[in-house]
Amino acid sequence: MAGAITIPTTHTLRLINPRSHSWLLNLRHISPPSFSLSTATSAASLSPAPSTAEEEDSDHHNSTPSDTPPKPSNKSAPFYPKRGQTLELVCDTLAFKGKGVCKVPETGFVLMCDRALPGERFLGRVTRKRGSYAEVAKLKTLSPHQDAVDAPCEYASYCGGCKTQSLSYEAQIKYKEQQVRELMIHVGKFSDEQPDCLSIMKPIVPCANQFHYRNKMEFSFSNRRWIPQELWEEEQGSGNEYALGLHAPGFFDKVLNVDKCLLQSEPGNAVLLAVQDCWRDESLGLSPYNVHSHAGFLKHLVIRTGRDVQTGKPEIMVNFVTSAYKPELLQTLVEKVSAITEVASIVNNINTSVGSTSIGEEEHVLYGKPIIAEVLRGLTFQISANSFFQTNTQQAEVLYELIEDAASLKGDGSEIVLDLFCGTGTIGLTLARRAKHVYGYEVVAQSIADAHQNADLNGICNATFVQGDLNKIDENFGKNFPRPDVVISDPNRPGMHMKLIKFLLKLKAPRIVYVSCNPATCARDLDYLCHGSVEQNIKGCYQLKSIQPVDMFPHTPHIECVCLLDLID
Ligand SMILES: C[S@@+](CC[C@H](N)C(=O)[O-])C[C@H]1O[C@@H](n2cnc3c(N)ncnc32)[C@H](O)[C@@H]1O
Repeated sequence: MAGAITIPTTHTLRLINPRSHSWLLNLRHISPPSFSLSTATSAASLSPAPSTAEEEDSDHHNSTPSDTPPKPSNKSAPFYPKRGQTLELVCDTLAFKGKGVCKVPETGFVLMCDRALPGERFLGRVTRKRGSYAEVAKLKTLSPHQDAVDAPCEYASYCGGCKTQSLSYEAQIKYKEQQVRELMIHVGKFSDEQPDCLSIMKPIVPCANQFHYRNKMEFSFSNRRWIPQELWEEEQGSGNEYALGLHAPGFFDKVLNVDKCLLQSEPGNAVLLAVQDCWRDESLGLSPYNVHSHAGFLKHLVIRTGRDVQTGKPEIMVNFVTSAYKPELLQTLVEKVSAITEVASIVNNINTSVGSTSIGEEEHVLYGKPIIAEVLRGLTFQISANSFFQTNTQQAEVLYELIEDAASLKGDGSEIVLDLFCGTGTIGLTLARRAKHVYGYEVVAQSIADAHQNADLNGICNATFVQGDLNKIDENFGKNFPRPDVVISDPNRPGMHMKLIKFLLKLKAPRIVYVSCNPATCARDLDYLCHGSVEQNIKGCYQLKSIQPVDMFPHTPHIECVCLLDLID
């Protein structure tokens, strides 16, 4: 039968329900880690393989959304729904990237829909066919999802930031936990029939603060304001084309104007409002950057919240990212923003590139100090405009405690820690207090400089941080540090490169703590480390001892995991 689901014979897992998990089979085709950063497996490439010309049949190829959705067609039910077809669907569960998983009632064919929530009945139009599933755009909710709550944010139904705000928090974390479990079974090939499976999969750690938890928000200025369809009538003729806010989902050039974001701190919102109140004033001569013509001055407003280490009170850094250095143009904004008590630093990053990054080629301090600080696990960290720092400080405390527990250093100062993807050294430095020496590796030079500074600031002398690309290691890697007792690996979303996996399998450190912000690539890498791979010519030598999901970002699809691996003797 066309589209029948088959399980690869090398696959030892028990299939829970082939129909409801067919999208997961695509994740088995995650390409092995690639050989350069630019082509490294990204979150996007984790999605099932791009559709072939055959699958992307030409029917409705150029169909555009119409105002009134066509009636659902329930005639014959071919296995593959057609592109442009409208279907009545019920969302079963949430999958990676927070997409709702639904099935064509007659055939069980799997459809993925952004913003569909479990239990919700809705009309959806098929927008794209993929290998063994299709994507659907939600047209209209027919009956709401179970566990529905009123989203407190006025932008929640169309802002790209929070996709699940109208789902109760208990339900959000339940689905996150479920996703990790399914990825570990289907991609990682860890059988759910193992007697000790329940003790390996720990219940997700919820986030105590479900709002105001982000310590960094990046807003963009734009000359193209995005108005969601439901507000078209209301906003018609308002004549206001400028926006400061968050990118509209799927548009690099359109921005949803926001006056408040419930994920950032209250003082952060005071800054946003102060800027919103005056930046459009024509007498100031300010213009938003136009990503098409590359004209315009204001690019981004980045607001970071840290802490005054003396008083424990919040302190704010405001970063205006502009296309040129013209401090006189920013004078009024600086006056308004610096009047907010918590603002301790205002900097101006000059970014002359045509790209959308907020990192400047030069930085000028316009008010106060050039850095702010934050305290994590009793250590003080300096935060500059462009340095990496965990974006949810309170939950990072919880995460780092879990990492420390998993590393379980003896505390007698005899052990060596290798901190891979160390960023500004935060994990390594928290472990250094109980270790003999920490060796950290990281690709971003500025982060390494910050790590050294953070070590000095906290009087830590037993940590060495080295800049290097862990995707490009050669046979010399490992010669500059002793064999570690514990490896911490905290890669970004693409996960670990095959060269690094091979290195770790050869290194045979007694313990690996794998910290991941992408459970799909995490499951793939754990599979390599534990089960090996005939294709990659590697033999696994680790046993998975525990997987601890942590919710760092409520209302978003992101899931963090701390996984503990022990060397098999
Ligand atoms: C998820 S962050 C973890 C940072 C740090 N462990 C922490 O908790 O703050 C991942 C880090 O990996 C770094 N990174 C990404 N690709 C890398 C590569 N190919 N080689 C070395 N470091 C890399 C990023 O710059 C980033 O600092």
